Amino acid sequence: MANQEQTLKAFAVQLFQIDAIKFGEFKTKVGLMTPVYCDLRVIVSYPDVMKTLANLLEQQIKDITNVDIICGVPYTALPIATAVSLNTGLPMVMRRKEAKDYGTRKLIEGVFKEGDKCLIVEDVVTSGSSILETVKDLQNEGIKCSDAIVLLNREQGGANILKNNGINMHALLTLSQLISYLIEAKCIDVATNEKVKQYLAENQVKDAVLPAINRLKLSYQERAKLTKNVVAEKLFQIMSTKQTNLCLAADVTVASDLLNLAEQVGPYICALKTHIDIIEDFSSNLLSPLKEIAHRHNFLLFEDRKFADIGKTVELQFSKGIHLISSWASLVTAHSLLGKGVLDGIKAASLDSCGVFLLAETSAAGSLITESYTKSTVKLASDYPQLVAGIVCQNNLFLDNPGLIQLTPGVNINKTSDNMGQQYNSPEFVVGKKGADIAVVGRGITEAKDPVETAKLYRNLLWEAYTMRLK
Ligand SMILES: O=c1ccn([C@@H]2O[C@H](COP(=O)(O)O)[C@@H](O)[C@H]2O)c(=O)[nH]1
Repeated sequence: MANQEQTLKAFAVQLFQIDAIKFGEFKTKVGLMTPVYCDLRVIVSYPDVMKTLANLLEQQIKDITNVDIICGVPYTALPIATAVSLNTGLPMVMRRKEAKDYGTRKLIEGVFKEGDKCLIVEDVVTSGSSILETVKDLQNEGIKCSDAIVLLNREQGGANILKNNGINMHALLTLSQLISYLIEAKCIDVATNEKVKQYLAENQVKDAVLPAINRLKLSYQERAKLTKNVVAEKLFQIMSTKQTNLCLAADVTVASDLLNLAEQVGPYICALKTHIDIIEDFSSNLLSPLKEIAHRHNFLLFEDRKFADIGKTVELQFSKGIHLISSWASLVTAHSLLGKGVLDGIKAASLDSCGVFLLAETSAAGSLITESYTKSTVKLASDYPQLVAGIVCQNNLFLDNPGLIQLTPGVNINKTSDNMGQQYNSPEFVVGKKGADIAVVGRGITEAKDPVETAKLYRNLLWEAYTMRLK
């Protein structure tokens, strides 16, 4: 132990000698002045210092149990993590700061499996936000993170912030400890220590500022892991596997036409949206073949019922009557007009699980929906993450919530409106400019000369718009 402390003291002096730690007046990234500056990027140029660091961190890791893999916070800690991996034999994974725009778009490179426990390696911690960004990407891959080893804790609140986010920080050195070693070695004087102490007291960080998530830059595959609604997760997976973000509005009035359409267009869609009450010859005999086709072609059945009543009535409308919606539709739409009751009603009648799309805006000209109604609807959706799959809207209303799906109707490549107030936009516009994750196309396909070829065309245009937006 005494030996370990001697090594640590010598290491602190080495850091000072190679200018990895400097004292004076420095401007930080955000323009504030600091009396102490840590630049551990220089370490890579000193293999002996790197070796000592790897040995010291190896000792530290011995106290942390069940580690499967390690991951350095990009970029400064990447070589440190590599050295630790070589020393300990623990396999390493690497986090990309940005996904590549070709190939797999993976953010975590290397070999790992879901449930692996990952130890984070970092050089210096101020607020802990860089560690939390790395943790977030690892957790999105199903990797567990509960510990981080760091070279230097600047003692500005990072340890607490990390603790509040479920991460135990194990620091080789605190700034005070480092300073006391440097005073002992006569590298700096007591006055410098006083300045640093005052700076630390006046510059405590309360919250780590994490960069806002932009759902438009995340793939459907990545977002499948971020949604709390199981149907939305399935929908994201279907979209990703079938490479389609097309939902067909199958607004036909004869049961056999509905089945034919579902059979023919099924391979190109992620969901088939129905208005089951417009089927003139409806009988419950329609439901089994419809479900079978949906299963075979891997798309979801989506009843656009637009529920809008008190909870108890919605519960009955969803599960009773001749249409028995809850028995076959995994997705339904609802208005938020009557508040949370509508969601409670759907929840009460959900057999297995259900995904609700709340209507926050419409494609209809002259809609009475106001901006504040739209906002309150999005808020209601985020209060029910396990039930709400997404929002029906025309604009990008929830950039920072990647778990919710934006469903946009009113898409047509040949028309800009119909004669009853419906308004249309192009696939490129709704996905590329307005944030739609899924576009609903009805008559653009059902009234086309060749609905199957037209569905393929819409599917390709919509998918292309989605892949372009990821770039
Ligand atoms: O704001 C909304 C909400 C729902 N819809 C539904 O989408 C389809 C659109 O059909 P088209 O033939 O492509 O016009 C239809 O089922 C509507 O009920 C919508 O259009 N706008």
